[in-house]
Amino acid sequence: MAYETIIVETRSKVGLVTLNRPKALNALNSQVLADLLASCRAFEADADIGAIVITGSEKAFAAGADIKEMQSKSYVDAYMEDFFSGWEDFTRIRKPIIAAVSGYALGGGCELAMMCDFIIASDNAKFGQPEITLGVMPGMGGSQRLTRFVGKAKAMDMCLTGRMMDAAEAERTGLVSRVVATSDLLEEALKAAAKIAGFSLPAVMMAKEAVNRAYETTLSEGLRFERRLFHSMFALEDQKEGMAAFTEKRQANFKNR
Ligand SMILES: CC(C)(O)CC(=O)SCCNC(=O)CCNC(=O)[C@H](O)C(C)(C)COP(=O)(O)OP(=O)(O)OC[C@H]1O[C@@H](n2cnc3c(N)ncnc32)[C@H](O)[C@@H]1OP(=O)(O)O
Repeated sequence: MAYETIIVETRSKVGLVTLNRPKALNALNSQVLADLLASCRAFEADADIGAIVITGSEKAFAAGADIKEMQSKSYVDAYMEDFFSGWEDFTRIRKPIIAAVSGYALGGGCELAMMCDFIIASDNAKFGQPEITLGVMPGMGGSQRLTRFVGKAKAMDMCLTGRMMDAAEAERTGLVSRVVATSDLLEEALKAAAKIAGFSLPAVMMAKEAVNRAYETTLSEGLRFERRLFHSMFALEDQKEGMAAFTEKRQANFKNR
């Protein structure tokens, strides 16, 4: 399939999506959303793919939603099309997704990174929710997800002042899982994705579902949900294989069954 705004590749069991609107610093317009969804859905349907990496350029992961596309919208336009609700579909991708972030991840760019399962950042990464400087506020989940990642004080600071957070602060506050040298970013993200893709896909997908449930429910319900999923894993051939491989001191050969 031909995509207008992204480059799609496969690297041994990993699907790689590179945002590719360099002149607009990868600003996220409706075509980017359509391309991103189509590519991730294709990876979801591809039994050979076990994880997905989304990245941008060295200068910008994405500098936000496309301001030029949205600036002339009216309230009725925004309300009737339920503007930005399409991004919720991206969060329904069940295979794991790593955001490999270099440069600016601002507004919708920061929000897209937070919709991924975890973020690996390069040491030049800058995160921010600068919508307030445009006379608006986050609209793709920033006020909710950023608050869950970094807590109320930092989220308020970022949403109300529009200031950017550098990679070190993002790692300290839990927004990103690791920071690597800019030159190593893609290699590190692909390595992490390949590691995940080497495990049992149903086990990986259930682990993703369980961690995500922690954001949506009480501790007791979450613990029950985790236990039930864990019980169901004893129906997997991969559980038998994984545990046999451990006791036989050999590498497991998972079949995703
Ligand atoms: C989803 C919501 C609701 O939460 C909202 C949003 O995401 S709103 C958007 C939030 N993002 C921003 O406000 C960041 C806007 N961009 C910038 O502040 C700067 O571009 C920068 C600090 C990231 C980089 O500055 P600089 O290096 O000086 O590059 P520029 O010359 O400004 O940009 C190059 C080129 O890209 C275009 N651009 C940048 N960001 C966007 C954007 N978000 N939407 C559309 N276009 C964008 C910029 O206009 C330049 O293009 P030309 O005008 O020269 O054609």
